[in-house]
Amino acid sequence: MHIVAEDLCKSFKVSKRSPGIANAFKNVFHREYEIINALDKVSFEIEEGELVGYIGPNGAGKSTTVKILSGILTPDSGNCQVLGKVPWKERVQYVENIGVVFGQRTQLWWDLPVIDSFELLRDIYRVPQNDYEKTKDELIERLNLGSFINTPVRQLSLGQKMRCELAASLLHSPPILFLDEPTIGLDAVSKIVVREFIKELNQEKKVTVILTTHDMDDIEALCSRVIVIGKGKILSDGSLNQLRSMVSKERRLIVELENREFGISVEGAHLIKWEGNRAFINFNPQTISPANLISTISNTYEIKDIFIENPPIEETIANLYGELKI
Ligand SMILES: Nc1ncnc2c1ncn2[C@@H]1O[C@H](COP(=O)(O)OP(=O)(O)OP(=O)(O)O)[C@@H](O)[C@H]1O
Repeated sequence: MHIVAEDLCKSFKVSKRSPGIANAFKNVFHREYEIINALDKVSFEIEEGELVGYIGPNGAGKSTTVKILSGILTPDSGNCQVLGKVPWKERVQYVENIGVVFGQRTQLWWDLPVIDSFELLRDIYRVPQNDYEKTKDELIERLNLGSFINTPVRQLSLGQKMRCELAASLLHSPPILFLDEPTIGLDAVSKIVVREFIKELNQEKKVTVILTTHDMDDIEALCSRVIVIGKGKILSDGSLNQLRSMVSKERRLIVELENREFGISVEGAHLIKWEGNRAFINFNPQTISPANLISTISNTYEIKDIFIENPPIEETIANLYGELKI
């Protein structure tokens, strides 16, 4: 097995702060603490070549998991092996096998031109010069870094910086990549570039990827498997369709009418919203077949366009978090 996490637990002791000036003084002399269970018996197994989404609301434990997997944090209990190594014990050899990108932090030297950071990383990872040149050129071309490779990192846009971060994490050609919120704050175009790159890396180079994100478009575009964590516990682990069916079996029909004056109503389906002349209707395919639904509507209304899709994944996930009360 490529990556195994077994009953990982991690808690943090944090000081409680009560609001108000009087309490601030009280806190100086008498600190009260609380224990936060960031991870509570987290287990999963990931095979070589998988691209797994790791999602959950704020504070669920995603970053803590990635930090343990990458050897930055030691769990209080539980086991973890990545390529047969315990990340926090054999850190020096271990990091040669992994690339890590934290969307809100940088591994690049802020004041140096990007290429200088790459060369420092080459030395840190002891990448042979020939391999380095080849990988670097490929990454520069693929991520389109050529025009700013000599620019200091602090002058780059967020999208340019993230593309450099991805390249930096891959200069030593690791077989495993951990990505913590790689598209956070990026503009739409950069998001697409980053997504396409991750997809190719996984499909062509067979790099195993674990991706934490709040962006459901990332998940939909990339992940065949999704692990959901909430309050430190794994809540579900399966395909995107399994996740959908956990929450709702509903599909969505979108009908564009010539005229919405008389509204729309069909037995066995319910109207969610209108956008202009487009009606968004949810239905359960086990109760009414899509063919019946479409023929009923087209016999009753004058329609311009009609199509079926899944309800947006954001809606599914929000419902899931709601149902699981996380
Ligand atoms: N170093 C730390 N000290 C104290 N508490 C921490 C520390 N790191 C994480 N926590 C707490 O542990 C819990 C899990 O945090 P974690 O960062 O893993 O969540 P997350 O799912 O990545 O959230 P987000 O999506 O907001 O980044 C949170 O309640 C967080 O406040």
